[in-house]
Amino acid sequence: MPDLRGGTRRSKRINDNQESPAGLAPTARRGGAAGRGRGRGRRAMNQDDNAKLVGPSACGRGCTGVNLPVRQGVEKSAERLVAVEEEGSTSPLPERVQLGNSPVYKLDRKLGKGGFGQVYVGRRISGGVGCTGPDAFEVALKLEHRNGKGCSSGPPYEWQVYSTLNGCYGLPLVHHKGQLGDYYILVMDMLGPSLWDVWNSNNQMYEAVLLYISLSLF
Ligand SMILES: Nc1ncnc2c1ncn2[C@@H]1O[C@H](COP(=O)(O)OP(=O)(O)OP(=O)(O)O)[C@@H](O)[C@H]1O
Repeated sequence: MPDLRGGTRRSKRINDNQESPAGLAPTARRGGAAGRGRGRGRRAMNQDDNAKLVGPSACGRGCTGVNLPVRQGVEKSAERLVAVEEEGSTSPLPERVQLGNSPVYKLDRKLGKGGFGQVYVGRRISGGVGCTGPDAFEVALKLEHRNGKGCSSGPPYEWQVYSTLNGCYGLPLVHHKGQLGDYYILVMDMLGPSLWDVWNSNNQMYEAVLLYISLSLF
């Protein structure tokens, strides 16, 4: 979810000692940016579908407000964050994701990485219709390690934000959420390229902006 959280953009994950469940395997880091049309506007948090994950009390609509002090307190521990960064680099990602009664998604290319997690394309292994919605062929999977800085009190703090802002224009619809192995995972609509992506990939726009700036200055 773009620009909801400030601060560092490093992923802080640790490789804890718990055995990886079957179906988890090291996943190659892949680059790439979102390239599809964005499904913006409403979001629907399908909280009841995520049996293994989190109850409404943890991040559902019943939550009261956003617990900013918790996050800020965690972010102050710089040394701990560095350790998490280093240790987390080898933590295995699930090859396939299914949360509750969600479709089964195969982890595909990496879309990006934020301060609290990383986002991959999830491609349905069967079925799927359209680019957005709960039946979409591709979704965005945001993974946060359960020992990451955003999960010190359980499910990611960001889940509260998604629930609180549910329905706001510009946010992806969240269809499922839950825990798989060591990761808390959000299944949401794929967004299109950010302004930064467009800036970097579209020479015409780059030139147009330069021209605009030149005309404005002179
Ligand atoms: N639904 C999505 N569809 C497509 N790409 C996404 C989606 N969500 C995130 N991304 C990509 O993944 C990157 C990381 O997203 P993430 O939400 O983890 O962090 P952020 O919000 O950009 O930063 P931070 O969490 O540090 O504030 C984004 O910058 C964006 O490029």
